Amino acid sequence: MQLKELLYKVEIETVVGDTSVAINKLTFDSRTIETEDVFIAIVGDKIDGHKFIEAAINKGAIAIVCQELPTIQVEGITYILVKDTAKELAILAANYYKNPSEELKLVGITGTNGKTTISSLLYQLFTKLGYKVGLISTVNIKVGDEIYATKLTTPDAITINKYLSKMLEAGVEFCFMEVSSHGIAQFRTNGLHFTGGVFTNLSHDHLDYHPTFSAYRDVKKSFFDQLPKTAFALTNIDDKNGSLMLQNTKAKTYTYALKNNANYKAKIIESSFGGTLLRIADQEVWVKLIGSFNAYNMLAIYAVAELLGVEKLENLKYISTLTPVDGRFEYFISSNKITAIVDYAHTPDALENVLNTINDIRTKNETLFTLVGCGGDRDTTKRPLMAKIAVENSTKVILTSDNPRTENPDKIIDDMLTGITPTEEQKTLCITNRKQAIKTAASMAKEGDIILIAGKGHETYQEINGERSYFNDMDYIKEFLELNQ
Ligand SMILES: CC(=O)N[C@H]1[C@@H](OP(=O)(O)OP(=O)(O)OC[C@H]2O[C@@H](n3ccc(=O)[nH]c3=O)[C@H](O)[C@@H]2O)O[C@H](CO)[C@@H](O)[C@@H]1O[C@H](C)C(=O)N[C@@H](C)C(=O)N[C@H](CCC(=O)O)C(=O)O
Ligand SMILES: Nc1ncnc2c1ncn2[C@@H]1O[C@H](COP(=O)(O)OP(=O)(O)OP(=O)(O)O)[C@@H](O)[C@H]1O
Ligand SMILES: N[C@H](CCC[C@H](N)C(=O)O)C(=O)O
Ligand SMILES: [Mg+2]
Repeated sequence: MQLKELLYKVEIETVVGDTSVAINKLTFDSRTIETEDVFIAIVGDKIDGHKFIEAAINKGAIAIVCQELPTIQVEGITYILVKDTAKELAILAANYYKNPSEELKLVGITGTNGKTTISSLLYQLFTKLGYKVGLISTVNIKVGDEIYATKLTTPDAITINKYLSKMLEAGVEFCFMEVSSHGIAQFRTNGLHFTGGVFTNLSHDHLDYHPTFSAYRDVKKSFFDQLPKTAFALTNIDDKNGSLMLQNTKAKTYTYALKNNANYKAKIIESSFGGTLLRIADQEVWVKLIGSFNAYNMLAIYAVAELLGVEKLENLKYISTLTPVDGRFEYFISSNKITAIVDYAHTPDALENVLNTINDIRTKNETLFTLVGCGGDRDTTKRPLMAKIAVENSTKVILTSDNPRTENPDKIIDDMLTGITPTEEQKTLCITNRKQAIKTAASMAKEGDIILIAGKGHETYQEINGERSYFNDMDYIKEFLELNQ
């Protein structure tokens, strides 16, 4: 491939050198440069990638895409000056992989909570309907039934386009992908051709990264502003920011709701630990997921499937067979009838929803233990809020660690404690070691009690001081509950 083939639709300010040169691959990381690569210098959060231009050339880069031309330019190297390298990276990546998003039906799901649930269940639904399907999610990336590990919810633009291209080669027709606020802000999804976009809800999260809540909201909205007019834009109109998301979109707009008037409506008829009976489109349908937040998720899934052409009865038939996603209200009942629930609730809103769901279903004679922590190097303002929600909605609380990363785990727990009163502290234990905390909950619980372990869901690691070691909430609680028999 020649460099000039990459430049279609790229907003170029200046070109220095030859664009007819052959190129190998694209990279924004100088450490991965090979001969004839194109290096894109990104101004990062911590480091300015422009510092590595010289290193990239020394390792064999043939072309440099930058926001600032280096003072000394090397003979034989082509320099492409653009205004914003992060933004153009996505266009270069799409060109490199021959714009795979234009050949697929790509649906992006955004919002604070529910993205993994909706995208993974849409993957399940369309697979059951007989299609070859792709998925880009927090848990993993799937190309048909091949599974790939991932570290981010929305990967960088090169990775996204690489997998979309793999999907095309494998005959995938539909791809469902999570679109995180970091992904939008860093232009990881720029230049992708979406068939549809879904907004789930907006609540407190990532205020470490976005300067204000309205900045966070506007980033989410910009995803809908960029949808083409051929796309559908589906929003949860019960969320107070639901209508705002669609204010300036060119796409065809649709709404879903449990409370307000909407194009797609659902009603909860009955709920238990076994599932929920819903009324969707005037039909009753039994689903295996529980909680009103999951009623929203199921309704969004139904609506997306209909907007993609799935017939109503077939849609409902398969929706009733969908099984919960790993670590999202996953539960285990021990032989002495203690229920342990592992859930990925790592925001105040998600924690409150999960606890409300449990409290709506349980009899209240039992003890409800909630074990929760907050991530290090992440939004600190959610810490007191999550502790407060835990104590207000549980009988006993154990505050513990959840990926302290580079922070002192005891300091994180201290931050959480500022959210609760001295009286509430009496029903709270602080056990920094999460495995020990799980063991303690298991040993304190009696027949009929419920233990909620929140925050890590499907994660199989605990990150301490930048090192990840094996950790699995569900495995440990099963082990400790069965040991106590
Ligand atoms: C805060 C954040 O999102 N950071 C992302 C960002 O890194 P950065 O801007 O900090 O990069 P940097 O370290 O300053 O480096 C700047 C540039 O210099 C380059 N570099 C650096 C060193 C070197 O020797 N050579 C070199 O070329 C780097 O490759 C980079 O291009 O760009 C990187 C490349 O795409 C990402 O891997 C990285 O994600 C980090 C690891 C991360 O943890 N991100 C999380 C917060 C995230 O994105 N989460 C969202 C949201 C999840 C949710 O909704 O809950 C997600 O989508 O996963
Ligand atoms: N529609 C919803 N509204 C509110 N809370 C939800 C909803 N769906 C799921 N949750 C709660 O949020 C948690 C995370 O759900 P999910 O993984 O689907 O969200 P996400 O948007 O993918 O999160 P992330 O930003 O980490 O990728 C669940 O474990 C559950 O507690
Ligand atoms: N995508 C989120 C996940 C948080 C999960 C929680 N277990 C934590 O580590 O804080 C993030 O990286 O902020
Ligand atoms: Mg997710």
